[in-house]
Amino acid sequence: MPAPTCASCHAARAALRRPRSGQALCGTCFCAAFEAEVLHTVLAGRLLPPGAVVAVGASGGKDSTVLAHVLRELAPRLGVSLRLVAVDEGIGGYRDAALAAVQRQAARWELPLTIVAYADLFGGWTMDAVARSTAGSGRSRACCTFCGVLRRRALEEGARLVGATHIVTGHNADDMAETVLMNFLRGDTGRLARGGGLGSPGEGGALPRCRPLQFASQKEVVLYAHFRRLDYFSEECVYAPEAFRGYARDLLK
Ligand SMILES: Nc1ncnc2c1ncn2[C@@H]1O[C@H](COP(=O)(O)OP(=O)(O)OP(=O)(O)O)[C@@H](O)[C@H]1O
Repeated sequence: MPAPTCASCHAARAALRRPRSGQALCGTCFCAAFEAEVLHTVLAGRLLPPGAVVAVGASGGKDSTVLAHVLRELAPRLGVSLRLVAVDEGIGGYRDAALAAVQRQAARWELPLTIVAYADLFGGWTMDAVARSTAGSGRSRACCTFCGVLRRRALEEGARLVGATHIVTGHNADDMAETVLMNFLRGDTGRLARGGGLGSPGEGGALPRCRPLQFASQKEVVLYAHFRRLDYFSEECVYAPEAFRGYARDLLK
């Protein structure tokens, strides 16, 4: 049976049925709708004012790759300028390959890239060194928690280094749902009460942060990357199997 006609342009053949709405769309109309929804998230939430210098947390993974690409498309309409900031956690056999993907993106999209390393910021400590020192201590499962705290700090330092006024990260709707479930399972009522917003306004002198993809499902992020033929790094961090987040993700699925 031939594919139906695209429900938006009524000209091309549909290439997908949108997970979000069930609409049959061609690749071009899907990507345009996806970008329009991110634009709406940014404008309706007043996340990035005109003139903002935006540091994109660039990990080389699908979410931040899609985020950087979409914001680059939207930048002239938003009146913002972009900088890529990548954090090198010092994870052998993982981060080097991911950083190579970020370097290719920066070159292709002509965006300035700055890399900040845990080793330089935290007295020589890398994530591999943290993992070695916690191995067998009962705290090894907490590796990802330590890393999350250090990365937040490193991203802030990197963003300040490039003169950014705002930080954006690629968290998508699935990430947000996992976080809610994790906080629920831990009984962390404080985080549950604080979560759910579009980001943080920059309390305590920190730069404002937001997540423009937080209403986009992981499936749609992957579809966007596919139709735009984006080059990204898709392997999981070597420490991820230990993380509590994986448990929440499995439950959610
Ligand atoms: N090493 C890094 N350097 C810069 N930003 C990072 C780094 N790691 C994560 N981030 C930022 O935090 C967001 C969430 O990262 P996390 O690893 O939790 O999720 P993810 O869903 O695998 O994201 P991605 O697909 O972009 O790697 C990323 O989208 C990115 O914006």
